[in-house]
Amino acid sequence: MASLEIRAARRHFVTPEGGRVAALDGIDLTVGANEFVTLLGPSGCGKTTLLRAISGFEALDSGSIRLDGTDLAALPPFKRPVNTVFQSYALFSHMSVARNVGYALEVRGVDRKAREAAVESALAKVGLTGMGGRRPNQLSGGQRQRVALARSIVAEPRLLLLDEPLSALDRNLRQQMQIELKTLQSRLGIAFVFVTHDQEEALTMSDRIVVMRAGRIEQIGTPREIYRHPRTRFVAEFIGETNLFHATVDRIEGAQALARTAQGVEMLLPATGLRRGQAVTAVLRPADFSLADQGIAGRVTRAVYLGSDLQLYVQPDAGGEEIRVTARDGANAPATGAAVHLSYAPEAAHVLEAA
Ligand SMILES: Nc1ncnc2c1ncn2[C@@H]1O[C@H](COP(=O)(O)OP(=O)(O)OP(=O)(O)O)[C@@H](O)[C@H]1O
Repeated sequence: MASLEIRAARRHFVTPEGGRVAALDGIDLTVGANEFVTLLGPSGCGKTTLLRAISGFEALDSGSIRLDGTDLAALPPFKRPVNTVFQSYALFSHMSVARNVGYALEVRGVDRKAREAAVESALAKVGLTGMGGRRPNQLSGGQRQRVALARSIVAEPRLLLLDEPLSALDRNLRQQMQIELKTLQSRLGIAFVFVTHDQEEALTMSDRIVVMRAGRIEQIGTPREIYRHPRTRFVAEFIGETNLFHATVDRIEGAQALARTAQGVEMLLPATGLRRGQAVTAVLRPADFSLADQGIAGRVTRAVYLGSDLQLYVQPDAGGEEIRVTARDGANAPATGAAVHLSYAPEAAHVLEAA
């Protein structure tokens, strides 16, 4: 069951300097009726513009946005069954929590009884039962964020847009709210479109991640697909820590290809789709490597303590870029200056489609 369908959406801006920016440069995206989709990308890639186009605060130059089959273009923002949660949740400080949550219904003239029931139900959904009588300044940061959420769901939107709603919270609270948001979304059974810069947040919460770059979609996939099978170098480098190896295929042996970097580091890669002489870029994550008796020979230039793990920076003896490796900390963990060998399972190496 499709919910949100965005087709060939374009929107440009003329900058004060007289330039032209394609904030949305042909976006096609379908979000399922009960799906949690995250827009992820660097500053300026068009995430906010896309949210504003969906909520109706920005018009498209061309293309269409449909919700459950209805074209939204003709509907002003307040008539769209869509609501937005912002980072600055801007609660009215002189009103009680309950009145904050019910305010949109009050403005629409919903009668008091129905309003109270809706407010109570919304507060229950975000775990704030019994807090309706408080003022916002009598709540913690996390509770205020929940009030903002309750306010955004009280009118039962079919789609909730979330524009970096957690970025003002400290790390622990943020992680707790990530789980709560995901739970709330499945419980409500509506679509969430979530915007973040934070790749870890995107990996944790999303059913699918949309990686954007300069007004275009670079890749759409589940968190695992995006992390394990990035299509491009941009996606590989944007999501998680990455080691990239530029190599040329020397020979194919059964399911494996033997490739060599310009410096002569030998790499084993999955042979699928590869041929002899081909230039490839392979992605290996820091946790794909293990310290072994043989493999890529190098020297530890830096060992960074991370708690139970160590991040090692290993300079291959053959030359080329340092390799980042995650190793368990412990008595045998190598220190700076140690000579090591790195091995990895060839099937863990992912060859990028597009160079
Ligand atoms: N009103 C405007 N006038 C001119 N340019 C604009 C306007 N709004 C956005 N832009 C430009 O459009 C591009 C996309 O902006 P947008 O705010 O959608 O990016 P974003 O991905 O949300 O960035 P951030 O993560 O920093 O919030 C940027 O280059 C921005 O400078």
